[in-house]
Amino acid sequence: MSVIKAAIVGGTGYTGVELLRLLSGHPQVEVTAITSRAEAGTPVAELFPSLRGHYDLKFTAPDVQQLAQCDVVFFATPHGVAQAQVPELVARGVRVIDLSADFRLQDIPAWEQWYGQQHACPELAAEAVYGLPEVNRAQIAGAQLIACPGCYPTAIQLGFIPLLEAGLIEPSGLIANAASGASGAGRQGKTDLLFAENNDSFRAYAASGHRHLPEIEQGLARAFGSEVELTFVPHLLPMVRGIHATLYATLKTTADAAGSQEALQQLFEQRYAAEPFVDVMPAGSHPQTRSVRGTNMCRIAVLRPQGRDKVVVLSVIDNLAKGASAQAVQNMNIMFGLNENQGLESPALLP
Ligand SMILES: NC(=O)C1=CN([C@@H]2O[C@H](COP(=O)(O)OP(=O)(O)OC[C@H]3O[C@@H](n4cnc5c(N)ncnc54)[C@H](OP(=O)(O)O)[C@@H]3O)[C@@H](O)[C@H]2O)C=CC1
Ligand SMILES: CC(=O)N[C@@H](CCC(=O)OP(=O)(O)O)C(=O)O
Repeated sequence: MSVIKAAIVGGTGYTGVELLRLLSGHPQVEVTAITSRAEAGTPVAELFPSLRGHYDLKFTAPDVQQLAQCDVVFFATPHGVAQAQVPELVARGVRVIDLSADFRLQDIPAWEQWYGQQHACPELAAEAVYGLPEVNRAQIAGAQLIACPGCYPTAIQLGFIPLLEAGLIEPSGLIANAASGASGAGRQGKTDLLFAENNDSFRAYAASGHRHLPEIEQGLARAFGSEVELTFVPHLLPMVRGIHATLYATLKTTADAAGSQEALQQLFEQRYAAEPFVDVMPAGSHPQTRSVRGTNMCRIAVLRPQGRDKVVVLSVIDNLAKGASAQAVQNMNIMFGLNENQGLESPALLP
């Protein structure tokens, strides 16, 4: 197969530079355009010395004509940007992988309410495929437009899905406590993300409603077959990368033996047996974010403390990798019929 020409819109952000890092090791992809309005004209390797020797490109201002010359365009831009440019690219036959939330929700009024703006192309949102390979692999393979899941939604959905698909837990009263490293908020300077404001401290935020809630509930409802109700409280951890989600659900009284610790372990192992990027840890494990740093892996443990009626799932990912850019590359591999693992095989960086 000939080399895939890729463009990245929003190449100076954290997910953009993570895409550059991952694609530099991908044998079948050549990045031919990378955009930034603020850094147009600056060599990529000057802004990111970690990429010296890997890229000979300069940032350019976004230009749809240039993007349309590529086989695939990644949007690593804030919400609202992709939807202005995607219709023309799709009309010209270019494949698009959007890391923002523009095409994630099927319910457009809900999208407009949570994101505080009017949607520019609801008809394309209806056509977009939600890029969670563990659920939608077949549709991803035939898609022209992928809506990459958000970071919290990836960790939380992968943890709850086996239980909901099996009908073992009550669909209401689901709880997700999740903590993210600060890179989840992007590279733009914000006072409440300064080192001095966060280091040696831990806090929740958006406890009364985070925009990932409708996305997570949409995915969980698909897994269950009807509505679910989730309480989701995100937290900010003073680290750079990683999400740790602790999930709680109540077993149905009808679950019986299917809800035993051994049966739950088996359920998760079977559900993800064929998945290259979900690792169900041995019973009793406590997965750590550092075990997935820089990788496309989601590590999961499931437990039933004291044999009571609650199931607890621990799910960890790297927000910039399985939570964004590496999952975007996994989607690209599936879309182009490549080996799904290509460019994504390195283990985590320790310590
Ligand atoms: N950080 C994370 O962990 C995750 C992020 N995401 C999503 O991915 C997207 C990118 O996130 P992240 O990398 O953190 O963001 P950053 O804020 O770090 O970077 C944003 C990038 O977009 C460019 N940009 C901003 N506005 C525009 C515009 N109007 N037109 C074209 N380019 C623009 C910026 O460059 P310039 O302004 O110079 O053009 C910059 O390169 C967001 O939608 C985010 O929600 C998804 C999952 C996880
Ligand atoms: C720590 C932190 O601030 N995290 C971000 C995660 C957002 C993200 O990246 O998700 P989207 O792709 O949906 O924007 C937040 O809570 O807004």
